[in-house]
Amino acid sequence: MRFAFHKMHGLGNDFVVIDARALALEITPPRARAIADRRTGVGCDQLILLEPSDTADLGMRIFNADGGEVEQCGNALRCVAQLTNARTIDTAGGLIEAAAGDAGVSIDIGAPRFDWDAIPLAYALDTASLPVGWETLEHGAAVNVGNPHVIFFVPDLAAIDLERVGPVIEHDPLFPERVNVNVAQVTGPSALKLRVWERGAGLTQACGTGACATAVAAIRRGLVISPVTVSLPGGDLRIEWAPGETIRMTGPATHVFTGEAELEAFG
Ligand SMILES: N[C@@H](CCC[C@H](N)C(=O)O)C(=O)O
Repeated sequence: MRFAFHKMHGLGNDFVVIDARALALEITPPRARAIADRRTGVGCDQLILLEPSDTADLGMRIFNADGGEVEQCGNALRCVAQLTNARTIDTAGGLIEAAAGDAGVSIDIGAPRFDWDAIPLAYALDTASLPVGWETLEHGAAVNVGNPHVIFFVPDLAAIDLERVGPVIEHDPLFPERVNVNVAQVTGPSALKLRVWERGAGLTQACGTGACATAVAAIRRGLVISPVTVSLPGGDLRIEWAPGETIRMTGPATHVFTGEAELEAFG
């Protein structure tokens, strides 16, 4: 079976987007992994599958490069909103509202959750400041923005070997569904620098949900004031949030090319 796909990215976090609203396309975890493979497949951080939805303009499923299906992807939401003009998008992480504007695509990603069992953690701990540490990374904050994140604030981002410590934290038994690992440095009253080790994808150029979770954790600690500019290796996102409200993320979405492939080539 032949299918068309769009190669897109949000600040370098790249996607293969398949619009399967009118296709009977079965994506299994091994197939998703094969499509995402940069040597033998199309190559991407996440495979995004668009499906019909009863409750929104469309449904969006997300597969990490390791083939695992997950709940939310901030950068892909902006790409899909731009590609399809959808204003409501149904994901496993929540019903999302999108709007196009002069500064890029804005996404209302919903309200953050802080309860230990909503992250989820394996057992009850204070999610505002976890009393556990990994090497120099201590007092992390845990936030769920549709998917699970842990955030560490450090004085010098460049001093952290995230490629080494990221997978250790991702797979720590404290996080039964694994976790996205964010390391951030405050650079101004409303500015942060951020690097993310993504669950199931490793180091990426940018993580939209990571930027949301990190800005929320920093605002909660009184480290910055909303709106926050989060600078990732791939560029900047603007995040707005106040306690009790939903999170708004604004940033670019880029279409790279449209291609075609044979589904059976991926198992
Ligand atoms: N790149 C994404 C997040 C993708 C999913 C994440 N790796 C997870 O496993 O939760 C983003 O832009 O938010």
